[in-house]
Amino acid sequence: MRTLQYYFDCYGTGIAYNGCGLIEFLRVKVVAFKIGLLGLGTVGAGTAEILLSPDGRHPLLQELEIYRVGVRDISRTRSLQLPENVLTTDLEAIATDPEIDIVVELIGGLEPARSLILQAIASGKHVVTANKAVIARYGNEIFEAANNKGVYVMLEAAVGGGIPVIQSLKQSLGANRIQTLTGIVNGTTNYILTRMQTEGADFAEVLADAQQLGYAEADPTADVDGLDAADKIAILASLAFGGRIKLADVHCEGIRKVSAADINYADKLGFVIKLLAIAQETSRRNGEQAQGESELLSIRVHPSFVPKTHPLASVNGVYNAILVEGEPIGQLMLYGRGAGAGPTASAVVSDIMNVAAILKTETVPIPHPLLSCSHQHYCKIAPMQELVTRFYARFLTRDTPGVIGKLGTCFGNHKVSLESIVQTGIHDDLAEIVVVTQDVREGNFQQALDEIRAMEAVHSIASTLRVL
Ligand SMILES: NC(=O)C1=CN([C@@H]2O[C@H](COP(=O)(O)OP(=O)(O)OC[C@H]3O[C@@H](n4cnc5c(N)ncnc54)[C@H](OP(=O)(O)O)[C@@H]3O)[C@@H](O)[C@H]2O)C=CC1
Ligand SMILES: N[C@@H](CC=O)C(=O)O
Ligand code: NA
Repeated sequence: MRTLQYYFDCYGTGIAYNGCGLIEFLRVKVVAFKIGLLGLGTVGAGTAEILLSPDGRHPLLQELEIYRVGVRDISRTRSLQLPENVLTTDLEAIATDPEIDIVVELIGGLEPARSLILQAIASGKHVVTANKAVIARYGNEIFEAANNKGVYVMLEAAVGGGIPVIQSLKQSLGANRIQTLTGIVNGTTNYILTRMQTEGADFAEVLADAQQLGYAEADPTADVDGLDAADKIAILASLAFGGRIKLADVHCEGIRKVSAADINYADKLGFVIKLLAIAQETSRRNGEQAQGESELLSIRVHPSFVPKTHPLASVNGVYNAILVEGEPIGQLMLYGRGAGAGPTASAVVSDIMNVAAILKTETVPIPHPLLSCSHQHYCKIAPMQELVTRFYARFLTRDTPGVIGKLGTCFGNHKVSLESIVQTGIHDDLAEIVVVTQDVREGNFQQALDEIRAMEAVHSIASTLRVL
C-alpha cells in the first residue's frame, strides 16, 4: 500500500511524496472549516454562490466548506448546484452538529432564528447572522451567551447590506467619539421613494418590484413602517455610543404617509424625501447634565425632507448610506448597496472569513476586544418633545381672509419661527398652505399644531415631516 504525505500551501496546491520519492503535484481543496448554513433564500443562495466559487477571491475561501444547509422545503427547485446530501430540514441538527465550526443564520424572523443561534452558541459554534430583527431584540441574551462560551457572533450583513459599516464602527473608527449617525439604511423604502420621486410610480407597484428583487423582508411591513430601519439604527447606535438600546425607545415612523403632493412640494422647495435613521448625542437642556453623567441620545426613524445639496440626497434606489460624524474624523460617508443577494452575501462571507482567520491563528479563543460585544449599561434616550429640528407642514384651510396670519400668530405664540409660509392654490374650496419652520423644539411645534387643528378656518393638517 502506498502512503502519501501531503504538504499544502495556503492556496491549496499540494505536493505529495510517495515512498519511492516520486513527487506529485495536486490541486486539492483544503478543508479546514465547516459551515452550517441555515437558509438558502436570497441571502443564503448568494452566500453559497460565493463559497462555491472561491477562485479569484481571498485564498482563505478555499478552506471553507458548506457542510450542511437547512431549509424549510427540501423539494423546492433551487438554482444552485449543492453537493449531495447537504440539504436538510433539520436545522437544530445543524446548530448542534459537532463537525460544524461556524453556523450562518440566514432564515430571518424571530423564531426559530433566536433559538437556533442560542443552540449553536451553546454547542460552541461561532455564529454569523444577517438577522437585525433578532439582534436588535435579543442581542443582550445572544452576546452574553457568546461571551460566556468564548465564541463570536458576527453581523455585518445585518445593517447596510454590503456596506462594511459594522466593521467600520467596531474597528476602523474605534478611536473616535461619535456624535451623530444619519443613515438611509433600508433598501426597500429608498427604492420605493426614489421611484415615486423620479417616475411618479405607484407605491404598491414599486413595493411588489422590491419584493421581486429580493430586497424586502418576508413581511414587508417591517420595511414600509420603518421597523427594519429602527432595528438597524439601534444596532449601529449601540456600537457607536457604547451602550445597549431598548428598541421601544427608538421613535419610529414609516413611509406610508408620504404622498405624491409632499414629494412635489419637496422638489419645488429644493428637497428630496428620504427615510432617515438618526442617532445623535444631544446636550441636556439648561445645563441639567450633572458631572460624570452621560449625554442623552436622540434615536429615531422617520421620513425627512433632505436638502438636495446634502450628501444623502443623492443616495437612490437600493443604495444605502451612513453619514458618520465624530471627533476627530469629522464627516465620513459609507455608501453601497443595502440589500439584495450579492451585496449582502459579500458581508456574510467576510464575517465567515474573519472568524476563520481567528480560528486559524488563535489556539485558545479569547474574546477579541474589537469583535466581541461587552456593553452592560443602557444608553439614556432623549424624549422626542426635546428634539430640536426644522419642520415642513401642509395645511388645508377654508378660504377665509386672514388664515395665514392666524397660523403665523399661533406658531409665534409657541416660539415656532417660520422660514417660509406660502399659499399654493385652491382645490375643492380648500386652500393649501405650506410652511417650513426654522429649528424649533418638537414639543412646541406639536402644541402649536394641536391649537391649529382646532381652528375653525383649518380643515385639516394634511402632513408634517421633519426637515434635515
Ligand atoms: N434580502 C436582503 O436583501 C437582505 C436580507 N437580510 C436578512 O437576511 C435574512 C434572510 O433574508 P432573505 O434571504 O431575504 O430571506 P428569504 O425569505 O429569501 O430566505 C429564507 C430562507 O430561510 C429558510 N427558512 C425560513 N424559515 C425557516 C424555518 N422555519 N425552517 C427552515 N428554513 C427556514 C427558507 O427555506 P425555503 O427556501 O425552503 O423556503 C429560505 O431558504 C433575514 O434575516 C433578512 O432580514 C439582510 C440584509 C439584506
Ligand atoms: N429589507 C431590507 C433588507 C436588508 O436589510 C432592506 O430593504 O433594506
Ligand atoms: Na453591512
